[in-house]
Amino acid sequence: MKVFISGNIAQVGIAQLKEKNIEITQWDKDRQITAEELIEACKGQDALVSVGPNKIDAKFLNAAKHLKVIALHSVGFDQVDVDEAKKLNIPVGNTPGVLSGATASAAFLLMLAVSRKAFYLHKKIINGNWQNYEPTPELGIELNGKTLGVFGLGKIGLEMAKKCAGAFQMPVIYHNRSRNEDAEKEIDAKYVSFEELLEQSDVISVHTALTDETKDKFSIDVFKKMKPTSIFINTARGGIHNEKDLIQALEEKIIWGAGLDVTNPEPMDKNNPLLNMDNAAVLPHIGSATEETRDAMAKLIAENILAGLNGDKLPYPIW
Ligand SMILES: NC(=O)C1=CN([C@@H]2O[C@H](COP(=O)(O)OP(=O)(O)OC[C@H]3O[C@@H](n4cnc5c(N)ncnc54)[C@H](O)[C@@H]3O)[C@@H](O)[C@H]2O)C=CC1
Ligand SMILES: O=C(O)C(=O)CO
Repeated sequence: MKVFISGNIAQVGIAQLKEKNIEITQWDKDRQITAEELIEACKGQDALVSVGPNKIDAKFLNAAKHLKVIALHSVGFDQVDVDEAKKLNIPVGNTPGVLSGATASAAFLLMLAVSRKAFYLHKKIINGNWQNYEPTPELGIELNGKTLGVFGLGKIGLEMAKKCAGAFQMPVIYHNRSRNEDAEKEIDAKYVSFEELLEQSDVISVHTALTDETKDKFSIDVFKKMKPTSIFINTARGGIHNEKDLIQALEEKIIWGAGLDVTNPEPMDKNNPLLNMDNAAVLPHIGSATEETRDAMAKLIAENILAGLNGDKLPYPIW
């Protein structure tokens, strides 16, 4: 059996596949594979490990309908045309759960960094602009006791809520399409409407998938309903906030600050104004990028691939 891997995954997953005598071909160029190259690379392969934002759309799926399984190196699957995969009977799997802690840590990191303007002040040192100790330099805001509003209380949202409640005694409110009663058994979290989430939160952290419903959900009208002292955090997908509107909201102090691990497009242009604002912090989509998490993701990928090649039900299917 042959598997094409369109990027880098942890060795532990590769070893699991090689143990079963699977022949592996890996994309080894220092850039993202293009759509055409991906189609070409999948010719003669039995399975694909899709790393990064490759579009697994109708065009790709129809050109690669011989694949027995596709394993994503992500939990998010907004890049996949699930209906087409179902129609062509190509099983697609993802990596749920194992990356929730790491991604929530990235959201927590951004929340803290924004609340103390850490990225901006770090740049001031690098640029030689740290003059002396001042009692009132650019002041941050306290997080202790402030209200966390989770948009999308699923696996990662729940981990973020636990961290904020534990570290800063932050009361947690959340909005989902419907109540998450399982999560409410684990933490004290109050379900509110989207409007209430905007009005009551001191920090809003986004943890939904990118869908037609959530695309551009955070636009200028929404930012205007948030508190002027509030912080917006997005570690889910860049498409969930409207970037132009976010820049306006930060420039006009409609909200206090924003922290992003995800942007639209990715990579972000190095001249993007968000990179030089005192009230913004941006990371290059590193939510799940810890050694432990990447190992765990690679193991789930190998399990999905082995099951699919065997004609078994995937252990971590998206359909
Ligand atoms: N920055 C990064 O590196 C990473 C980003 N992610 C992103 O985080 C997302 C969430 O991952 P998980 O927590 O594992 O997923 P999950 O499925 O456990 O949680 C998503 C939650 O959002 C809710 N939701 C979905 N649509 C909604 C809507 N229209 N309005 C309100 N709530 C809605 C769902 O009910 C669910 O509770 C992924 O889809 C992915 O895009 C995931 C891992 C790493
Ligand atoms: O899992 C995801 O959805 C990511 O964005 C990267 O881990």
